[in-house]
Amino acid sequence: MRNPTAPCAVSELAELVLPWLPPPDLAAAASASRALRAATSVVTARRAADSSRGLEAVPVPFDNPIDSKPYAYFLYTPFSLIHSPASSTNLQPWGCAWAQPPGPTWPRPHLGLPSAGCGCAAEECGGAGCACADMEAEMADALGAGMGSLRECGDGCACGPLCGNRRTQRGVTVRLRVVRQLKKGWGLHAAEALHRGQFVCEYAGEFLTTEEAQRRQRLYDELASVGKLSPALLVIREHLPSGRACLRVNIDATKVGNVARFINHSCDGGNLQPVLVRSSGSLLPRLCFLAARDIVEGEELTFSYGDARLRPKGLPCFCESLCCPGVLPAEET
Ligand SMILES: C[S@@+](CC[C@H](N)C(=O)[O-])C[C@H]1O[C@@H](n2cnc3c(N)ncnc32)[C@H](O)[C@@H]1O
Repeated sequence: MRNPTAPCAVSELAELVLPWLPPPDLAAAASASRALRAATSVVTARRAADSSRGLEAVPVPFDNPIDSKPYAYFLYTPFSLIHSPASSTNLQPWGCAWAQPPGPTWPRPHLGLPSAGCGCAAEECGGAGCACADMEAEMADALGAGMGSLRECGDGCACGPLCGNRRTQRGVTVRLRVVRQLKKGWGLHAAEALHRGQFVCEYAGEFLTTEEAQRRQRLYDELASVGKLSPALLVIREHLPSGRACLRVNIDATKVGNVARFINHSCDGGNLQPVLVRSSGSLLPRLCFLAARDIVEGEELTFSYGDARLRPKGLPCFCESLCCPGVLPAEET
């Protein structure tokens, strides 16, 4: 029988256990022995190499030219989940030497109606006869001022996941990078040139009830005001032409989210266009980001979190746009 204290047994065990640990526990493990210190630094390097944990088609690395923080810790989901107490307490391995990506940790939630989609013949979705979309007209609309909207095929359709009218449903496929900045914390940057209208990413996180969103918002405001948290709770309101709100969707990517949780605010609207995407057969719309204009490699990706309401306790905004009032928009829950 092999001696479990031999260095090779330690590193095999470390490979099984360390990727499950959050940063404080990983740091504690590192101080236990020289072998564990070496194993934790390997896990840390792998975490920094891909914020998406292998759950996206392309890795999204962290890049920190500012300080020694190697990565930001959160649970990764490529698509939004219905909040349940279990979903926020789940652990998720990150930093293993898997040859294959692990696949999403949670099953994709069924958010829809039994059937309400198109029955197009293969590869004809999105065309003139498709019940789900008129992509050209919608693209023009999606890139206009304010929140755009798009329709795509979905679970209620006969077509499969490779259908051409599901371009926001394949996760991140463009090269991105999460870069640490002096004043704004981490931010999402383009690591390749993007063209106007190109799909960048979805804003994935936990769908919350308004009651839960309000509870968390109060807690996050408190923690953010003393610099202990960078919250990523987004409230989307869709308005009727009368101006009255008709739909409110709360997505919290603070603890469980995807790369979009790193997108910072810009008072001038930024270079990303938020678009509400409705998929046939799905009750809840998804918030996706398209490039609002051509974007060069290295540019930070930003959008407007909303109108900045000047209030004494508002956090300072460092977007540096000419119209910036110096205060971040605050969510009115
Ligand atoms: C969705 S997170 C964005 C990622 C965040 N920078 C991080 O390090 O995780 C939103 C938080 O980022 C910071 N932030 C975003 N835009 C900012 C801006 N223009 N100026 C200052 N801080 C900003 C604020 O702390 C805000 O609560």
